[in-house]
Parts: sequence; structure tokens; C-alpha cells
Amino acid sequence: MSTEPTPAITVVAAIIRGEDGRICLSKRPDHKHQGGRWEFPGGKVEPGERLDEALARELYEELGMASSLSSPFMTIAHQYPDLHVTLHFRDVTGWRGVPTGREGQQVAWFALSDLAELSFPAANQPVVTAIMLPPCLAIVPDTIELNTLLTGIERLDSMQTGVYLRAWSQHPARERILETCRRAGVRVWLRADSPLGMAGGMPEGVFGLHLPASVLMGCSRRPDFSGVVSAACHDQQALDKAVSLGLDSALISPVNPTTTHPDQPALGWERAGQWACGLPLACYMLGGVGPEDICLAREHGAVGVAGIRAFWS
Ligand SMILES: Nc1nc2c([nH]c(=O)n2[C@H]2C[C@H](O)[C@@H](COP(=O)(O)OP(=O)(O)OP(=O)(O)O)O2)c(=O)[nH]1
Ligand SMILES: [Mg+2]
Repeated sequence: MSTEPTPAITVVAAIIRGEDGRICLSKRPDHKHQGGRWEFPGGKVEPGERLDEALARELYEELGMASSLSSPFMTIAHQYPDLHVTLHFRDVTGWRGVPTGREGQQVAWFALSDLAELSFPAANQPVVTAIMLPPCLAIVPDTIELNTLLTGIERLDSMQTGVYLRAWSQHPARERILETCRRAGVRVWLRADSPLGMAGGMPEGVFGLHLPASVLMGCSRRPDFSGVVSAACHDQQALDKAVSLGLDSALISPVNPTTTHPDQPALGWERAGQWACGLPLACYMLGGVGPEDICLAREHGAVGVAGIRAFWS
């Protein structure tokens, strides 16, 4: 039996969003590793290169794009049978030129709703899910007035913010709230009340199912739900559980001290970032954070922020 270690490479790859929200992908040539699948354009980081420099170089070489600026989006470590890859996905925030396949590869723009149909390298599944998630998750306070809630939902930017109904998930007014979300195009999460999901089944058009920590720890498998499944994670054990169940997303908390949970020690950004980086899960940072912290959350390996107070005042 061979004792040769599996080769390991570090890769940067670009999330390029058009003004219409579509995503630019290229097709890997058939003869290459993971050939014939759609990829986020990019390639191997060279020794001594910073990630942003490496991505700008790759985007110029592969797509003819100049002056690419980028910021961290998600890091995935993945073991293929023959190769260990660490993939740093970055949001491309500024570029010039029209992306063109300069190495003969096919390049195309896809709507978010079409991504699920494409064949990607196996490592990419978490990032494909993460791209479809809004950068903010607004958690509905237990005590808000119904009319204030409905008006608040109508005012949200639906591309930017999704809504987690939490205590309102089984409320008699739930259908009215869901209808308001549908009309406003706002993606909505409901709270699972058992390891199997929702008693009474999931209503039509719900985007996410969220597992509170106690429900998560009681799960022996991923709940049956075709949408996004997320979980509350206050410790490493919960994150391990979320990963082992193959969940899509984790809410890591509390990042900062909060007035609602003064007894819970805050993790701080550094520790929360250590938890989030490299996980095959889209993480939201929760606890004393707001929309102004999206960039900070992304720098710490998360896709965005979740909060209560910051979103409904
Ligand atoms: N660019 C890119 N690579 C990915 C993705 N997902 C994924 O598993 N990979 C893997 C496939 C490859 O093993 C590796 C990227 O290597 P590459 O062949 O594109 O590297 P490169 O552009 O520097 O090409 P070359 O000079 O070696 O020909 O990462 C992805 O979304 N984008
Ligand atoms: Mg490449």
C-alpha cells in the first residue's frame, strides 16, 4: 500500500455577480481534474502570492478581466480521492472588461435559480447554497406587534434580507405573515419544533427550516425538507453535529455580548471566525451584530449576519 501523502493545493475562485444578479461561471476542460463541470473561475495560488493578487491574476489569464478587486466569501477544505483542496471563494467587487474564455473554455452567466441544475465539482455544494442565501437574516422578536411586523417585512430589501419567524412559526397569524413575505419576495425560515421538522408539515414557499440547539442535538438525520436547513450553534459540538447531518447553514452565537443573554460569554470575532472558517456550511454571525457588520462577518468566514434588534427598529 502506498504511503505517499495526497497532494494538497490552495485555490482561489471568483464569485462574479452581474448587475442583474446573475453569476459568471466557466466550464472546466474535460481533460482536467473535475473536468466537464462548471466552476467559479480561478486557479492555484502561487507561492508568496496573496489571495486577492492570485485571483486578479487568474481572472486576467482565464477571462481577460482587468483590475479585479475582491473580498472573502467562503473557504472550503475538501478531500477528493486524489487531491486535497483548500478553496478560497472571493466576491469580486470591481473589474473591467467582459469575461471571455481566453483558454477556450465555455463561459456563461446563470440566474441563481438555475445553479441547482448545474454539475459542479463535489467541493462546491456549500458555496452554491451560500450564494443563494441573503447576507442578512432578520429574526422576528417574540413580542413585536403583528402590524409592525408586517410593515417591517414590506420595507425589507428582499435581495439583502431573509426573515426567521422563530416564535411566530406556529402562530395563528402565520399564513398572513407568509403571504406578506411572498408578496415582498422575502425568503422566510420557520422554526423546527422536533428533530423531524415541523409538526403539520411545511407550508408552501418556505425557504428555510431552522433547528434550535436542543432540536439539533436530538436529530439523527437531516430533517426531510427540500429547502435550506440551518441550526443554532453555540459550541463546537453543535457545529460538528450540523456538519455531520449535512446541514446547509449555521447561526454562530453570541459573537458579541447581548443584553438578552447577559449570562452567555461572548465568543468574540476571532473565535467565531476560527469556528466558521473552513466549514462546509454557510455561517451567519449572531449576537450584538447588525447589517454594518456584513464585511467583518465575511472576513471571518461567514456569509453574513443574523440579528433581532438591528432589523426591526
Ligand atoms: N477554479 C476552481 N477550481 C475548483 C473549483 N472547485 C473545485 O473543486 N476546484 C478544484 C479543481 C482543481 O483541482 C483546482 C483548481 O485548479 P485549476 O486546474 O483550475 O488551476 P489553474 O487554473 O491554476 O490551472 P493550471 O494552470 O494548473 O492548468 O480546484 C471551483 O469552483 N473553481
Ligand atoms: Mg483554473
